[in-house]
Amino acid sequence: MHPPARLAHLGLGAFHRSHQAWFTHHANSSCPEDQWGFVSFTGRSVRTADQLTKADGVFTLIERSADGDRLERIESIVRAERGDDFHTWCSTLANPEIKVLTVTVTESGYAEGAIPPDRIAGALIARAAVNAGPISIVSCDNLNGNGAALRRAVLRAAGDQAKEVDKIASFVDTVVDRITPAATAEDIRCVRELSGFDDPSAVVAEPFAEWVLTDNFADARPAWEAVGARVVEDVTPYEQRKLWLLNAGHTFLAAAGRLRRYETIAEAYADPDLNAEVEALWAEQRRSIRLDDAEINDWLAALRVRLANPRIAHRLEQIAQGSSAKIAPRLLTVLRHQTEAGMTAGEAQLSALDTWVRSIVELEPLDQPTAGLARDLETVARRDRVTALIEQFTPAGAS
Ligand SMILES: NC(=O)c1ccc[n+]([C@@H]2O[C@H](COP(=O)([O-])OP(=O)(O)OC[C@H]3O[C@@H](n4cnc5c(N)ncnc54)[C@H](O)[C@@H]3O)[C@@H](O)[C@H]2O)c1
Ligand SMILES: O=P(O)(O)OC[C@@H](O)[C@@H](O)[C@H](O)[C@H](O)CO
Repeated sequence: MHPPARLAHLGLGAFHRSHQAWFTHHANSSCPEDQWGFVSFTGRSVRTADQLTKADGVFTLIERSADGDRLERIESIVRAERGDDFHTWCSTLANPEIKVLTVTVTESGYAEGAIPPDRIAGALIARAAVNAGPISIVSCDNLNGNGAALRRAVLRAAGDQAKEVDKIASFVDTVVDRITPAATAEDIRCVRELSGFDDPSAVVAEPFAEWVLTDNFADARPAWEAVGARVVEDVTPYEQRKLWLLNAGHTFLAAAGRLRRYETIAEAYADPDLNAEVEALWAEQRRSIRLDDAEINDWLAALRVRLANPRIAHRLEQIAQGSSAKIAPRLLTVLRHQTEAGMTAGEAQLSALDTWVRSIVELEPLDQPTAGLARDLETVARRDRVTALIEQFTPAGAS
C-alpha cells in the first residue's frame, strides 16, 4: 500500500530519486506509524513522469560500490506528475495534507527569470488563498545558503503577494550529498539482468548519502534523522565542506579532465597530475571551513575513495553542464570569504579558475549562459581572464 501523499517535489530527476525519495522510503520503513509519500513533479520533462506513472511510482535504486551492485525498490513516490501541468501543481500545493516541498532544479533554476521560483510562488499564493496552513520548502540544490537563495527567488517572483507567501512558507537550508550520475542504457540492462524486469526509471548512486538540514520546519516532516539525516541549527560549515571540497573538486576535474579528453571523474581523478592539483586545491579551499581539522580530514579520506570508485561512470560533460552557475558557489565565493578574512588567493585556486576559463573558452559550449560568459572572456587578454572573472562576480543576494 502507498504511503499517504504528504510531500511534494519539484524537479523529478535522478537525484530526487536517489536522495529525498530514498531517505523517505527508509524513514517510512523505520517509523511504520508515520508514513510519508511524495507527489513529484518534473521540471520540464514529460517522459520521466509518464515512465514512473506506468510503474505506479516505484523504481529501482542501483547502489553501486567499487565491489558490486545492490538493488533496492523505492516506494515513497506515490504520484509522478508532469511539470507543465500547472493546475495539478497548484492544487497539490494547496492541499493542507502537503506539509513539505522539496526542490531540485539545478543552480540555473534560481537565476532571475528562471521558471521554478515563478511556479513555486504561484502555488504558494494558491495555498495561502485557501488557508491550507504552513509549509516547509527544502531546497536540495548545490548552492550556498540554498534555502535563503530559494526564499529570495520565490519572494521576488511573488511580487506584491510576497508577504502572504512569506507568512506561510519556511525555507530550510540543507546540505545534500550523494553522487548520482545520469543512468545509462547499460544500467537499465543491468537491472533487467539482476532482477528479471525492465525499469526505465532506475537510478544509479554511490553507497554514501548525507543530508544535513536546518531545524526550521514550519510543520510536521518525515523522521529523516532516524535514517542518518542530521538536523542542526546551522548548516553553514557542512555546506562549505561539501561545496568547497567535493563540488569544487568536481568542477575542476570536469574542466581539466575534458581538456585532457577524459570522460569520467574516475578517469580524471586517476591522472596523477590532476590528482595532485585537486589535492592542492582542497588544501587551499579548506583554510576557511569552520570545522575541526579532524572532521575535515575524515570526510576528505572518504571523498578520495568515493571519487576513485571506478564503477561510477560520472561523466565530466554532465558535471560541466551549466558550469557558469556553478563556478561561483564552488570557487569564487571561497575566494571572496578568504579575501575578506585577509588571506590571499591560493595558487591552486587561481590555477583551477584558469583551467576552468580555458575549458569554457576552448571546448565546445555545453549551455547558453556558459557560452555567453566564454564569449565575454574571449575579448579579454588571456592573462587577465581570471581577474576579469573574479571582478565581475557578485555574490547571490548582494545588490
Ligand atoms: N546528481 C547528483 O549527484 C546531485 C547531488 C547533489 C545535488 N544535486 C542537485 O540536484 C540537481 C539535479 O540533479 P539530477 O541529477 O536530478 O539532474 P536531472 O537532470 O536528472 O534532473 C534535473 C531536474 O530538474 C529539472 N530542471 C533542471 N533545470 C531546470 C530549470 N531551469 N527549470 C526547471 N526545471 C529544471 C529537470 O527538468 C529535471 O526534472 C543538481 O543540479 C544539484 O543541484 C544533484
Ligand atoms: O549536480 P550538479 O549539476 O549541481 O553538479 C554536478 C556534481 O558536481 C554534483 O551532482 C555532485 O555529484 C553532487 O553534489 C554530489 O553530492
